[in-house]
Amino acid sequence: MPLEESFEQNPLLKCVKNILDFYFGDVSFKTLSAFFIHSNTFDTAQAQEILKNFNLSVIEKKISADTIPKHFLPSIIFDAEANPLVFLRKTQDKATVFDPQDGKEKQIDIKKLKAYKRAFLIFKDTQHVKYLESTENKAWFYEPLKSHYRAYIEIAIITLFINVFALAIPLFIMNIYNRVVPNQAYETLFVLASGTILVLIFDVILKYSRTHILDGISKKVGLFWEEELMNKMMLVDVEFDKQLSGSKANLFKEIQQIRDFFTNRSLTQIIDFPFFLIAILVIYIISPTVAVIPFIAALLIMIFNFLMQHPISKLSKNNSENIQSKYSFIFESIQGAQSIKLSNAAPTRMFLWRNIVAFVDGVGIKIQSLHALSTNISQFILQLVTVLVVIVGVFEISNQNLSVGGLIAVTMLASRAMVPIVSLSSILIRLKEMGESIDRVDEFISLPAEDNSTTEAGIGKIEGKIEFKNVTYKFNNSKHPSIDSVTFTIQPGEKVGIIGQTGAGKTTLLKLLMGLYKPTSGSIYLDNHDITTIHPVEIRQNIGIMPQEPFLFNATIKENIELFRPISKTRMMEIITFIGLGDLIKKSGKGDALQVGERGCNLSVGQRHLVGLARALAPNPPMLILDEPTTGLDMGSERRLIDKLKGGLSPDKTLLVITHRLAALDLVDRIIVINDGKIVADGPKNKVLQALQTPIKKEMA
Ligand SMILES: Nc1ncnc2c1ncn2[C@@H]1O[C@H](COP(=O)(O)OP(=O)(O)OP(=O)(O)O)[C@@H](O)[C@H]1O
Repeated sequence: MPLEESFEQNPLLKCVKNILDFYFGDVSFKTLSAFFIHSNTFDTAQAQEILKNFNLSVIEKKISADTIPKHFLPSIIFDAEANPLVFLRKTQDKATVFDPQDGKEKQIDIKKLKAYKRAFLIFKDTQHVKYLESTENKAWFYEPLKSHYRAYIEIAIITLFINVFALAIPLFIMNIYNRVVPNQAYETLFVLASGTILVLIFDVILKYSRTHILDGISKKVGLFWEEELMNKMMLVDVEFDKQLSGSKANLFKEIQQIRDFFTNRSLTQIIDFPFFLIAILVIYIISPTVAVIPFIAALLIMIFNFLMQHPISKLSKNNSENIQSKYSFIFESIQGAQSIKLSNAAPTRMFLWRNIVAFVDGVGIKIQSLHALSTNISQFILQLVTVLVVIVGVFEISNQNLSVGGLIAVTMLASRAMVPIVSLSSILIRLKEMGESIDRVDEFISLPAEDNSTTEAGIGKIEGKIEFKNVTYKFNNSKHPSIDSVTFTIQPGEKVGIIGQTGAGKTTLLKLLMGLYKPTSGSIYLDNHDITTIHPVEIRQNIGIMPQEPFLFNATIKENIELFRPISKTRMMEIITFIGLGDLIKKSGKGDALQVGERGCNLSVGQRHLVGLARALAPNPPMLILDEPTTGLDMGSERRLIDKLKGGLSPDKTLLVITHRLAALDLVDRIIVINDGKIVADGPKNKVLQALQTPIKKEMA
């Protein structure tokens, strides 16, 4: 069948359409056919061409599909026979894909994606292409570990000695029974005893040194990991930051678990594993027949433990996901405690809590009982080994293949050799848990950070000209742009009000200007510099911003205003008086050392906003953006603040005021009206307000 007739059935084209539907809503095959070069084949080059025609960037990459990070989805992936799938979403162990064969979305085991080794990574925003380079295989985890390679060599040497020293007691006792007791050789006894005691002293010293070295590595590496995580929490590109706060906080617990792995017994148990081989070898030298018993027992325990691993690790994976949800629930409940109380929602919340706890505990208990079963059976085999070694040893003695001293030594060695084998189950579980913790931290750490790789530092102080040229911005999870083809210019020193209905796009506009979001298309200029070329730090140095909901830290008013950039006492008092908080700090008796409480809970909503305003004013930036500056203020305080700002702001400061309140518009001479992401009016204040007519004025008042 010629492709022209069957092209709607082409799997790759169906995948392309699925991707376009994701970004643009429903894109018909008819539309696609306009871009389609009709021929008997439809190859990947043509697919890329179509995607590019829709302004999407496509990177073809050899990558195992199961390792594609979430923020590169949806992507088209290909198996060895070049069959395509659209990889839409993923969780820890499941992937949602669009299968072009039946045109349906389905969930598959994430491991199945391993068969897909090639991908088209597709981006709407060309900026994101750069992030591709930054997703390199858990470098944050391995790099600091690698830098301690000398310490590992020391640990390996120490471990070898510790393992050899562990042979001392059994061999000492063997010699006592075989040589000292029959010959009453007391001199030999004291020489052997002194040597053994010396070995034991060295053993203590070496074990202590090994723990000390491990602690040192764990401390340094742990600090590095925590710092990496904290740094990413601060700098993650807001467009990709979708995790709930509780889950993010839990990541620090995961780091602690990874770190503990290096200090607690698990790691020493792993590195003591070779002792099993050394001990078996020594038993073999003393009695080859006896050596068979611990060897076979070890094999049985290992097989048994490997069989138990599957159910245990499956449960433990579920468990850690549940624990994350539990943390998010706790976090939200703490944050929203007042709203829960005021809406009488506590019983419902408690009901949900009991369900979560019952579920999480249920899975935990299942894991523990499987774990206990595995340990008990391993312990049983361990004791059986001792009994069997004695039985076989007795026959070996009677066959004159073994001495009494030799029997005692092999019995001791056999039970000691089995210790790392018996711990195998818990070691494997811990390793698995650690691997999962690393994956979860990695998922967050590999999110793109705010990109400044193409920016130039050194722009210095700007004058305050703002230019939006045909700027469109669409949230990833939304089908319609929140800012749609917006164009305007604000000259240095201009005072401009931005008004519009709830959800019109005002705050989004502001975030674009601050460089928190990158335009989907179009450009933004500050003093004729494209803001994508200005370092984010310099953008923010030049723009003082008072957000709609300023975040107050649990610290003093002073610390909240200066936010870690100390300013002089005189300037601090000047600003505090200017914004109208002078009375508050005088009455408190604590001055600017007044504690504001968690999220500013010791202050009223209006006072919190004023602290936010003071924070914006403190560095005296050339541009000021105020998002609802008079929220929470009574009419008198609002008037006073507006009058002060009017008189106090220098004429060359560019001012942007986003507001729903008519009074705040006193600060501006020009108004831009936004509706549904588009500019619907822009001009001198009086003209725009007149044009908007009475209904809107009333709405705003
Ligand atoms: N993180 C987000 N993800 C998806 N859509 C969002 C997100 N943030 C905002 N939006 C949407 O973008 C649109 C513009 O929101 P924005 O916050 O800019 O409105 P606004 O004009 O500031 O409203 P308000 O006056 O209520 O503060 C809204 O429709 C909102 O639902």
